[in-house]
Amino acid sequence: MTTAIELDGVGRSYGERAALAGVSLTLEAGRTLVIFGPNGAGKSTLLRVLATLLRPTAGTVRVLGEPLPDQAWAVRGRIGLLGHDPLLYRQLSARENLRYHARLHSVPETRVAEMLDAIGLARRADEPVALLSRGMVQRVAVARAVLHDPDLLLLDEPRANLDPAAAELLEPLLRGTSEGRGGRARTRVITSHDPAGGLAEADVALGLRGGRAALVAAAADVTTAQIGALYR
Ligand SMILES: Nc1ncnc2c1ncn2[C@@H]1O[C@H](COP(=O)(O)OP(=O)(O)OP(=O)(O)O)[C@@H](O)[C@H]1O
Repeated sequence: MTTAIELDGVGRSYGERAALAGVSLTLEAGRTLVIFGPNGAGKSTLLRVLATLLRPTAGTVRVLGEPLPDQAWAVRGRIGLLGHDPLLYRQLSARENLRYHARLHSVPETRVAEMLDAIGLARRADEPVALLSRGMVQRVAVARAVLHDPDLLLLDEPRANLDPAAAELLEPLLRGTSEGRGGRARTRVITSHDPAGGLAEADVALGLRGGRAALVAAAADVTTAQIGALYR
């Protein structure tokens, strides 16, 4: 089995403030890692490091077999990021945003219409994103993150702003099982504030507190009470 993510003593500081410190873990390809932790614990910072958007200030990071930041260019196209910021052009429509992204990644344009159907937004696809509701924007952001069928999908609270029907509709996109990808395993990293739901969909759990790894364990061995303790 190949290793998708290897972190060894990873830290990231903003001036004096250590947003991440001494985080080490290994995640095999095709597995899902869930990251828990209170506001400011460093979850988004870690996702941004994995996405090659932020350089670590300590430790070593390997993503999809490549060391970061040196080989960031080699893996960027194989990573999908759904962050707090939807990473969409607000003056462009959902269709235009997805077309632009498709071109960047050399994805056939037919995939854009498929994705608009998959997120239930075909009818509103030609309005500027600025006119869509938060949940609709989140749907487009999910479509953008998975459009190029990334090997590593990074999801920062992916179900934020989604109503239950939308969450169900988007579930196959967020899961991206290997069956749907010709057997190629997709590795996922998900941040969550929902202990039961997060543990249920993950193989490995990371609990961050003050930027440090307070918990790294197989998700099956972790209790919701242990996750709850991170927040006290
Ligand atoms: N650009 C920045 N400059 C300075 N400090 C930052 C910056 N980005 C994040 N931080 C700080 O780093 C720490 C970790 O922030 P981060 O956004 O990673 O937390 P988080 O766990 O994702 O929080 P939340 O649950 O609120 O999204 C916080 O103290 C935050 O204020």
